[in-house]
Amino acid sequence: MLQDGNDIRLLLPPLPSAAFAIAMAEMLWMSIQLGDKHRIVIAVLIAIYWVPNAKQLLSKLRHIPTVGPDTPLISYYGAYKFLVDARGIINSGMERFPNAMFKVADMFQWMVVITDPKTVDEVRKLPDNVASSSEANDEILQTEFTLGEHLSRNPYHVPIIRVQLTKALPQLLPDVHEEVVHAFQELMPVTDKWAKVTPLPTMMKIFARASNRIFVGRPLCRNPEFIELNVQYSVDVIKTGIILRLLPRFLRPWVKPLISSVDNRFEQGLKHLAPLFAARRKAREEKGASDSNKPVDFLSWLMDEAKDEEQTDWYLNSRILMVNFASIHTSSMTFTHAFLYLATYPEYVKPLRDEIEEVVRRYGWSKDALDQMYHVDSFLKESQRLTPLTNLLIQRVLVKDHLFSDGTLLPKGTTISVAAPSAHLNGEKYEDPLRFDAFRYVKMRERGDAAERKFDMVSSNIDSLGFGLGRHICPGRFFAASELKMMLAHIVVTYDVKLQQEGVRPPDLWVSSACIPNPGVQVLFRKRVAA
Ligand code: HEM
Repeated sequence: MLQDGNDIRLLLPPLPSAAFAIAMAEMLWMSIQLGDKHRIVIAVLIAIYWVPNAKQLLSKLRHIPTVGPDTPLISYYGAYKFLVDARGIINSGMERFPNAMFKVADMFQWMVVITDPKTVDEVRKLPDNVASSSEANDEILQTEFTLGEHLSRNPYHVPIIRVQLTKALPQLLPDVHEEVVHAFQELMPVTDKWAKVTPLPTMMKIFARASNRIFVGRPLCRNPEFIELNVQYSVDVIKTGIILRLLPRFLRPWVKPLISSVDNRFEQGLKHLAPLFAARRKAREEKGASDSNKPVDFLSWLMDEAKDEEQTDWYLNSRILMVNFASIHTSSMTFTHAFLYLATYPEYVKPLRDEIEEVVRRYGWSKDALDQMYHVDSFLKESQRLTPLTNLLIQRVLVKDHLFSDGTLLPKGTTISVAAPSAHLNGEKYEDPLRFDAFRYVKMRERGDAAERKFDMVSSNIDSLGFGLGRHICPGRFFAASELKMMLAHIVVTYDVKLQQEGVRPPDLWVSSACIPNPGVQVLFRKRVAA
């Protein structure tokens, strides 16, 4: 952690987690319910603490152009504008300062936004001892008080997700398919008459179940209390992080127990998971840790790799909750965007069905089948291009002064981030970039080398940033893409779907830089009628 005095992070980062948007919406609602007197007292306390720091530290970024006001108190108005219209502010920065860096104020800090592809590529290559992802996450999530700093100190779960989970996908995906079918039967039962579903909360539950099938297995993955706890845990972590960041550091340990449900959720997690840990330990003692019949899941791999204190219930519990934190909101938001596109553009259903039925006939519901679903993949990637989790990706904190090759010097402590629209809506890379063209990547692939997989959803590059880039690129993207494809394919062959107002995609909700699929919209579905 950087010390307060050296820290130029002041006012709100575009939180990389999708749960941020939901937490923020809940908090705005809470603040509306507070009386005026309470709001004023809170605002004055925050201002007294932050403004002197803001003034001193802003001076170090004077050479970076600002979008919005940059005098300390008035910059809070800029921060408010960023909360309600970050998209407009980022677009305005891109227009006014093409291919250059600019800074924006959010509630906690100044953020330097990068748009030039060459600089993005430079950021991609920066080592952790120059641009730190964990510094950024620790600050945003206040990990010391929420998820626990051991996760960034010893991220041994990352190679497990990137290597072991990805390698086991051919073996695991039939189980994920079974779970997906089971969850849909329960949450969107097939009927002849049109029925309604509110997509976002439903998809969260389905992803939580399907993912936990391979994190902890059955029966826990179907336990409604365990599922709800994991959905809520992320929101609680983010809410706690936001509130604590507003306070001086010395107050945070005192305030946390008063405002946060994270510890309660942690205990609930332990209540569900401790008996499972005990049973797994017993089986490993009896049959040996390398027993070839032991469950193939994330918990088994954790237990294989955990050393010392990491083998205890507390630490195992925290890794399981963390992997849920990383998966559920990210996947369900990404998927819900695509689901809304599907309901908006029925013309894509027939070619998708043709492709899915053909490959499932040949390969069953398997990894091989998913690998051949180019149209399904392209549909999801196109949806992610237009509606990524957030408009500011690849957030890092500079842990030393850094001179970029364009001659810009950024001081230690600066938070940097890449503007997703500068890549995803680049007219030189994408024809008619604002249009949803579901099979865009199939066409791009056909124009290039057909054997190339560089247009697949999992393939990140400077034109395609949905899963981040560089050494901290999402290690779960292979699993996530498989789950998303499986779910989209299942919906397409099982249901007809449409919007109440046919053909009009409901507007997304932007909270700060996060893009949330319209939370109020309902989608109509029924048993598939057409061929
Ligand atoms: C559609 C779903 C998902 C999206 C859009 C997504 C997106 C991202 C993004 C943007 C990052 C930050 C990358 C960077 O800073 O360069 C990230 C990191 C991460 N993701 Fe995902 N993610 C998804 C699903 C998952 C799943 C299912 C898992 C686990 C199984 C996972 C585990 C992680 C972890 C552990 C990190 C931190 C990696 C590190 O710090 O080195 N994600 N993800």
